[in-house]
Amino acid sequence: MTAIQTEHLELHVGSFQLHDISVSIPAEKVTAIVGPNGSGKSTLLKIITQLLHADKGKVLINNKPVKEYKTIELAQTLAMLTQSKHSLPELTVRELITYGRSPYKRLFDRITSDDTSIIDWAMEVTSTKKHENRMFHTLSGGEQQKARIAMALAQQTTIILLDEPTTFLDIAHQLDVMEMLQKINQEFKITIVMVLHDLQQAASYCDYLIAMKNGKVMVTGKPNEILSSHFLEDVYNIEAKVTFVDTYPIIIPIKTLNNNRRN
Ligand SMILES: Nc1ncnc2c1ncn2[C@@H]1O[C@H](COP(=O)(O)OP(=O)(O)OP(=O)(O)O)[C@@H](O)[C@H]1O
Repeated sequence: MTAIQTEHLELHVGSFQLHDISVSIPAEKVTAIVGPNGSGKSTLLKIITQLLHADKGKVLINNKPVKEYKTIELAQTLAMLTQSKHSLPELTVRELITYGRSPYKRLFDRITSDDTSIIDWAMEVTSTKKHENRMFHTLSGGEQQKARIAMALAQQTTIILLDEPTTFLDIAHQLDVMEMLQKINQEFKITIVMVLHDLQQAASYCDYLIAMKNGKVMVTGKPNEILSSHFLEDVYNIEAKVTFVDTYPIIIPIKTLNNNRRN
């Protein structure tokens, strides 16, 4: 089953070009989009969620062209968490999570008991209930990320997309967030798609990888099938050793290769 499919996407922004992006993102799995800075990962997420519009090509969500979705219907199907540095709302945690219910409400509609149950459920899954009355901006980075994930859960979508959900978090909080996303995927069958920089975490928590470079898709597949020293050379221009413990790849970076080849 495919949750998201892109067909021959092209986009020019400034001097950057996204070339012929055709990918199939599996439903009910965890997928990471990886690749060097500036390779077009966030741009691809934004095209999928219609925050940006491609010059050419097509996006299908659950086999239906995204352009045929009404705005509300799309917001009931996929939730997007952009990079956390972009939003520090002046809201309590409960108020923030309540925003997740917006696609189901008209202006001035009251919060129903069903909404309250869903908000409470989202807080329970993400262990954020203890902070519900605190101002969002007073939470630590890790606590903020969990509250944002709770807001996405309250949106009750089948797909959640996240742009670098672990950036700015210490290693323990990174793992905490990754474990939470994995649990959300496994327990509620929600398709998770995220941009990640940490390949080790991508290998550990994701079922499927999409690797991009210079606006192109270089390779896609299961982490243990595609992560290799060749992959690190081709995608990142670095020399690295990749060894396996069972099916789990361990990456040891050694040095950068010729910088001229980076672009
Ligand atoms: N509005 C814009 N105008 C000009 N260039 C843009 C614009 N938006 C994005 N770009 C450029 O497009 C390229 C891809 O950006 P994008 O944010 O998709 O990369 P990324 O792979 O997510 O990078 P990172 O890992 O650093 O977040 C970058 O070179 C960026 O500067």
